[in-house]
Amino acid sequence: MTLLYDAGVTDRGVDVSFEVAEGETVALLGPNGAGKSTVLSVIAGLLRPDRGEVVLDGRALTRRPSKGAAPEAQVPPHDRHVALLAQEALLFPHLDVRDNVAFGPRSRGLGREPSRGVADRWLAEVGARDLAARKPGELSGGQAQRVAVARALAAEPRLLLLDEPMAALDVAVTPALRQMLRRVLADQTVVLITHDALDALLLADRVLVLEGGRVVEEGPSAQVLAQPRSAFAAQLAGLNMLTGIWRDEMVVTEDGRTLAGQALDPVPTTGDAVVAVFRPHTVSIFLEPPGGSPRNVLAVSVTDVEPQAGHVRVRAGDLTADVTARAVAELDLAPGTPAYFAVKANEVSVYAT
Ligand SMILES: Nc1ncnc2c1ncn2[C@@H]1O[C@H](COP(=O)(O)OP(=O)(O)OP(=O)(O)O)[C@@H](O)[C@H]1O
Repeated sequence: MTLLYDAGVTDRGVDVSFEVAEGETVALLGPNGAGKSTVLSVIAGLLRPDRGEVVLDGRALTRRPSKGAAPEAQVPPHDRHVALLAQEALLFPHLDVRDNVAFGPRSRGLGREPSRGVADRWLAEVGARDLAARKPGELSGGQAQRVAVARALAAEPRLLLLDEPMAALDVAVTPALRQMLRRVLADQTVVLITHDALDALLLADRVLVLEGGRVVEEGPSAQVLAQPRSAFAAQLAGLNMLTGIWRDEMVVTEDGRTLAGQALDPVPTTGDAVVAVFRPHTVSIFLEPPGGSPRNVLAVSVTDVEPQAGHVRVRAGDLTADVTARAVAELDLAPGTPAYFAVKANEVSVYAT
């Protein structure tokens, strides 16, 4: 086990324990104040717990005294082999992009030119090679976050901590950034905080749901989000997930429905088992099949109409749409109403299972 976390911070009421295996990405989900940032701060060494220990690769990063236990430890943040990536990129403003990324290797004692070589490799990896000579002030938010990812990974951390890495960004750039993270995080050991079910599903192997400073649910991402047991996961999830086979650049489900979508890395090949996933609020509902723009159209029968905060959740078998109360009234939707759920192909992510 790479990371063993078993610690409590009394005045925040946060006490959890979990493990992260080598190469695994674990997402921490939970409502505001659940304790996600507290856990990340303890791992990063920014906060000292009152109880317990954090062990990375067998080395105690933090250990509080307890009867009969090993001696106390508190390794300083810079010596933990842990990199923390926050919502804001926090690059050094006076260094260009290449030297920002070369900072980690330089600090490890590598010479200037080899460090820049390492930086260029990581910049290429995150799709930011052409930004090498720019100053951070000349980057968009999405570009800066790519560079921040390269900088964190160039330092070769044993553990990467991501605190809502896409929360501060324009929604237009998040799909490309998510795709990049999915690629570069594949072989890293990662703890990721997110409020987004899609990020948890596409980036994490496993999720831990925290509520009130405790772990209330834990399991493989797809399982927790498809069959949530905690109230929070249920509210968050509601993601549409259709399993099928990849054929002619389309997902074909067992019952013959077809969906076009954006295939994520590693791109599936014909015959692969795949999952198509899309958010309920990207679904529009029609009473007649809509024409015009290229959309996936699924014939359904409404099974449930459930008012929620700010919208109405309309279920139709295994599919969910979040629409306005006005739309529900105009379409006169009720259990049993035959309808069409439409979703644009660029809202559908497809990945191989
Ligand atoms: N700097 C602080 N000083 C004292 N208490 C804090 C501090 N930051 C957070 N808390 C408290 O600790 C508890 C856990 O908060 P934490 O920030 O870890 O939750 P979170 O899950 O990260 O929430 P969010 O999603 O809002 O970031 C909450 O009760 C919160 O009020």
